[in-house]
Amino acid sequence: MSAEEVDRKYNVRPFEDVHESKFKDSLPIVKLDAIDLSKYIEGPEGYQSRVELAKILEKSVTSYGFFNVVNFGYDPEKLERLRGIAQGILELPLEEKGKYLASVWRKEDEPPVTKEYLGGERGHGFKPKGYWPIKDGVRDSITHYNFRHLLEPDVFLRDIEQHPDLVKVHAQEIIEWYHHIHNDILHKISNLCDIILGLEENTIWKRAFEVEPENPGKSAGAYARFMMYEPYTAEESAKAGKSWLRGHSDISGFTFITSQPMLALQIRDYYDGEWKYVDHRPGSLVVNIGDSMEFISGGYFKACMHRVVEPPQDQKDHNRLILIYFCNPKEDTPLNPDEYRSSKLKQLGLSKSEKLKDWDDITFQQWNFAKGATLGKKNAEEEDEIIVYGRNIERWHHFKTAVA
Ligand SMILES: O=C(O)CCC(=O)C(=O)O
Ligand SMILES: [Fe+2]
Repeated sequence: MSAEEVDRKYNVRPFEDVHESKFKDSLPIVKLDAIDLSKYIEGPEGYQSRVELAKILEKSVTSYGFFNVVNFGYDPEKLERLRGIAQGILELPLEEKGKYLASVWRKEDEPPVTKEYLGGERGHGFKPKGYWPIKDGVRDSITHYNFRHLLEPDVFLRDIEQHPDLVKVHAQEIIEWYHHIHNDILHKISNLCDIILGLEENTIWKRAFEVEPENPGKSAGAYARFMMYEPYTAEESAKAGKSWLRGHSDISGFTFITSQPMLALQIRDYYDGEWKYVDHRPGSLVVNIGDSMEFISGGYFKACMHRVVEPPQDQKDHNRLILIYFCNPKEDTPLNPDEYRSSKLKQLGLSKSEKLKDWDDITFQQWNFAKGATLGKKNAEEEDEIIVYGRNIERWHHFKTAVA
């Protein structure tokens, strides 16, 4: 079948975003700072332009841990089209989804996760709705489809038979978007982080994120996800306390999310500990720091707690679609600031000999495994202070230590 025939069969059409909420002005909202990548100029002559952007970024990554990226050099029409394709994939009939499950139907029935068996959160394919228990018998209302190995197209395309037709016929478009995020947007952002930390540009990129095609196992372990949230019934909403996705920090280095107008993503304000909605900036990506970048920066950057909740009354009967990219560092990336010899962190006393005495020397692989074992096992909004390798599994402690 041609791509057009497959699209027709599965009713691929533009995803229609919900209208902005009329309650917006009366709700607690954070407007994130934006990094305008059209102002990022390469080469020695562009250095000052990058320093200016790094100044804006430093404020964001050391407080909210969230920022927007705008003018990131990708055709908006292509991205719109991809959102339509994502909607088509996530709407496939349940029996079709059943053939491409990342794991099983319910978390409780899942075999232990290993390096080879990645489970419903991380394996490629569908995590169906109702996989996670949320609260008081209510189960999640999120369908997601994970892609792995997009940075190694040969591997991805070799296994293409393991994906439904809609993924097969649109594989190139999916690969293209995620390559752009990784090799262009992420590369620039990680160079700006080098500038913030007083490192030579490309330090973080090479150590943590550069793709090594000749050495696939050593490449950055990023994975991509299409994600659709469907509304709860009134009864589910009452029981689950409006929680769609419990509070957490990401394991990743950085996470990239397509911005959309439904007020549902909330961050726990670093300054006052209150949950606030992330405002929608049209045409932007919402980017957040994950644990890995927090640790690489010795805790200077903040992997903020965030969650997804039911939106205001006038948006709540609508689906919410996002395209997300969890950019994990390479497995052997050290999550210890001392390894990077940052002048900035030295100045701040963020080293193992000063403020970080409790931190064990670990790699990304160790953290990924330790935290991965806790995923999907807690109730909505349960605050836990689990310490592993001298670090908190979730970043609930942030605002207690915040300096305004
Ligand atoms: O839906 C969102 O906007 C964020 C989802 C999220 O935080 C996650 O999947 O880690
Ligand atoms: Fe997240």
